Amino acid sequence: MKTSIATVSLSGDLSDKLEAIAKAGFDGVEIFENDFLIFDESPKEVGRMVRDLGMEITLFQPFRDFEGMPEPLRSRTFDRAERKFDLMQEMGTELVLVCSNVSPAALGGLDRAAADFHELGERAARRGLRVGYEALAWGRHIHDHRDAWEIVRRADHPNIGLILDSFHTLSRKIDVNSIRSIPKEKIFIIQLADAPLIDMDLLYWSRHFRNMPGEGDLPVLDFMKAVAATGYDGYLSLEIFNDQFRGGSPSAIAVDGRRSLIYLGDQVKRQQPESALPVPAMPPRAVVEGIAFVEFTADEDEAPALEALFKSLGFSKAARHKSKRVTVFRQGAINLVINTEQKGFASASYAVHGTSAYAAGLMVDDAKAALQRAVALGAERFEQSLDAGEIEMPAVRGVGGGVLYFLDRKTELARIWEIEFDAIEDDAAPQPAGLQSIDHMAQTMKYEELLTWLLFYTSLVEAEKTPMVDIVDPSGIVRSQVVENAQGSLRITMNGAENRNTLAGRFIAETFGSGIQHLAFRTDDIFATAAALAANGFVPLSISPNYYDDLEARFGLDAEFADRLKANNILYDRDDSGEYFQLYSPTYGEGLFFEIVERRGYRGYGAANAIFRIAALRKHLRPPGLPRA
Ligand SMILES: O=C(O)c1ccc(O)c(O)c1
Ligand SMILES: [Mg+2]
Repeated sequence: MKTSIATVSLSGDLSDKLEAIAKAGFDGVEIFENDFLIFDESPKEVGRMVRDLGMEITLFQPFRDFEGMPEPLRSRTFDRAERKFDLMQEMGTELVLVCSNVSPAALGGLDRAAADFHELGERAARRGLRVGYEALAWGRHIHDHRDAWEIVRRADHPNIGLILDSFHTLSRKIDVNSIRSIPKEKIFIIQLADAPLIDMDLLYWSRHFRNMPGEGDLPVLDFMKAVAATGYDGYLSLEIFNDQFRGGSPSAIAVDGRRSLIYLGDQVKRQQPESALPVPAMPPRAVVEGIAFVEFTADEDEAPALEALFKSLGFSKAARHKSKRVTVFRQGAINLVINTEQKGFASASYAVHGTSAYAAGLMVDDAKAALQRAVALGAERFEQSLDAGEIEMPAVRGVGGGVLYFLDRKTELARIWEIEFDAIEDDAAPQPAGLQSIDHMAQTMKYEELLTWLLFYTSLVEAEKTPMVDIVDPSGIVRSQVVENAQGSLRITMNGAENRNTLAGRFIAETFGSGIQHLAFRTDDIFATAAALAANGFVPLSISPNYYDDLEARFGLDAEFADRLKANNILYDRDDSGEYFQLYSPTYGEGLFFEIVERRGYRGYGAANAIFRIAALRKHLRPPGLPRA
């Protein structure tokens, strides 16, 4: 599969962009005219730069306001085209994109436009160039690829073809099946972009909110399947106008872009195996059975406080690593690991982020296959030297530079706790609190990173993203989006902080980066759990009494039940799917905390309660400006 991306998709000057694009593994690049115009090197030099990086220029674009012009504008348009043809020949690219005319001067008429394209085709052919026509969703007369195709068909010239851009077709909800009957040799290139569903002016939506296929809400896969049905086997080229990407890291955005194309190709191939699209073979998305463990890094001084917190939550010390300072705390199917090694990655993470949950392990159907897929999607493999007797656990780098491990039940990874650890009897074991599994893992990151990690997880494991929810923190908005599988055995909530004053923003600022901010454990009986926790000396996060008054009124709860919730500081939510109960710990250290949930059919995450628990959690943060305790 040949991949390309338009320079307009990334931030930086042309040479920064080209370098990031090549490094991410793209085969080609669309030169967006403005990126060239503001660059000081000659067209020839730009062409050389691209080829030196091992890529080709797939397209030069855009050429605007061409077809259907009355004289004398028409002649001037052809002169302008000849100038651009000169430039393309110097640069060494043979394809130019003409987007549909938006000029008020443009005259309509398919035949008039076709005649103009026929003449342009003649001129292009003389120089060995080709012209692709794209219908802009807001074109004056042409804003539908079906009309653009009709013009190309009538132009009847081998050097004139069609360019399909998923955004223009999907933003207008045009039936993608209309693509299936277009002869593949008349499709000169495919441009791809997704976008979040926002009701706004098409041009503004397109120029500011496009994102990578799979990051938004448009049916880009359906579009691509229709394209593949034509037998198209050429370039897939990203053209992403996005304000955030323009200001982001060009290399990170380029990596996301290539991942999005590989994942898209993979889905097409799986759903339409007969398609000619040459897609690299890779294992399917991993099926996740659950979060097998979460590992914390701490130093010897801080570990006892963390251990005490785990114990108050009903976790017992269960195993000690045979050669490392690593201890496992267990309750139900939950394994919490504390690593106080002075060397290796845990120690390096501690040096940068302090006490933090720096790694997690997913129990998948096939750990090796999961790693293979992750690497095929451009994830960064994580490896660390092994001591004698240790087994290699496949892993990649995840959110905030942390580690995501893969385990499975069909290899010795299933017995990691027996192979690498010695079981221990905990003499001071607390009363178990009925916590059974990790319900969800919450990762906090900057808002700009949300799309990256959504795509990371959804392309790697069998899980889907849910719509974005705005969480109101007294100090600002935090955007929250969930990746979850159908079984509910994997739920990752991601919170994107827009400023550093929110609870989420503070966490990032104080721990020097993104990471796991909280873990939610599942119980089948929240009230029994609350009682067991109290017996262990656990002090829950205290919730304002005003919350319970409102709750009682909002849901028409009976007073006794509301009092019971209040007495235990349990938050409550209810919707069509069922009932939800939440109990929180205060924040630990720089904003890390724990949650206990009971789901009675409920599928959500208690978004309505977020404002209340955030306000309560914030009271436990040290005031800004004070040094660390
Ligand atoms: O927004 C635009 O003008 C524009 C230009 C060229 C394209 O290929 C496109 O999809 C949009
Ligand atoms: Mg386009």
